[in-house]
Amino acid sequence: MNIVLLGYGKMGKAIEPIALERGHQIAARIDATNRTELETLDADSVDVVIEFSSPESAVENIKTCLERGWPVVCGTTGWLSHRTEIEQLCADKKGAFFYASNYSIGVNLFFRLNKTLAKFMRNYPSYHASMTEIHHTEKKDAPSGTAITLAEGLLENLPNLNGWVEQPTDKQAQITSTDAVAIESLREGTVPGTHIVRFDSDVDRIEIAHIAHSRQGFAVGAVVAAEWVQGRTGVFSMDDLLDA
Ligand SMILES: NC(=O)C1=CN([C@@H]2O[C@H](COP(=O)(O)OP(=O)(O)OC[C@H]3O[C@@H](n4cnc5c(N)ncnc54)[C@H](OP(=O)(O)O)[C@@H]3O)[C@@H](O)[C@H]2O)C=CC1
Ligand SMILES: O=C(O)C1=N[C@H](C(=O)O)C[C@H](O)C1
Repeated sequence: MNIVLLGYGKMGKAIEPIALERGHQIAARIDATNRTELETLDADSVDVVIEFSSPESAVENIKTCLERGWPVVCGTTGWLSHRTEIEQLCADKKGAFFYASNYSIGVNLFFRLNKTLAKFMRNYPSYHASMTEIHHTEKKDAPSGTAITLAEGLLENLPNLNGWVEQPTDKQAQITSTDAVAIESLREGTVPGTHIVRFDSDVDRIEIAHIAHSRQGFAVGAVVAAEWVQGRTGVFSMDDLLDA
């Protein structure tokens, strides 16, 4: 495949060697400094665009690619208030759009474990769900996209919950509501991504965690998604890929 890396920061650079090892070519590497090149690329020379940029730039980037007829594998987080608009554009253009808040296989197994644990906890209202996510200090959005997906998995399966809230970092202002999942976002050093889901009662705690050791898992998953989306039209997620 001829791949455009749209966003050539930490993730674009982690994806490049994996794509090359798997026999693909990089048609272009686009960042904020050469973004206009995207408009000038020969449309037929691109098989797929892998988009890992920033919350502010993702929507325009995705629109440009769908307009140009290119399948998009997007990993950028923090733009999902525009999701319906993007999905409509994808349908109008009969294009392909693949989105995952997290491309790592381990995290996608963790998403399933999280839903299973939530189902178990449905009959135990004395346990209160909360989450912590920890990422590197350059991360722009909070809570992480992965934390929001985990919260959605809890909400789908625990009818007594009515939403999620950001946990203030000021420990004096602890969230005490039992009907919302509090998400604490910590930014520390170069942490690639840690997610913890816990259920606390007055007497104990049940906790599950996913700890990424590097960006390798995210990057491999994105390249596998780019391979999988070839020849398909529609809006896709990691569940489509894993269940195929
Ligand atoms: N779904 C998943 O599995 C994962 C998702 N992510 C998400 O991916 C995104 C990128 O992460 P990361 O690589 O760490 O971020 P970086 O900040 O390291 O890189 C962002 C890149 O996007 C570029 N960029 C900024 N604006 C534009 C634009 N208008 N057009 C094209 N490129 C642009 C930046 O260019 P410049 O340097 O010139 O500003 C830079 O190359 C984040 O939203 C992050 O949360 C991260 C890891 C895994
Ligand atoms: O910004 C990051 O680094 C990451 N972002 C994604 C998210 O917001 O969930 C995925 C991963 O945790 C790394």
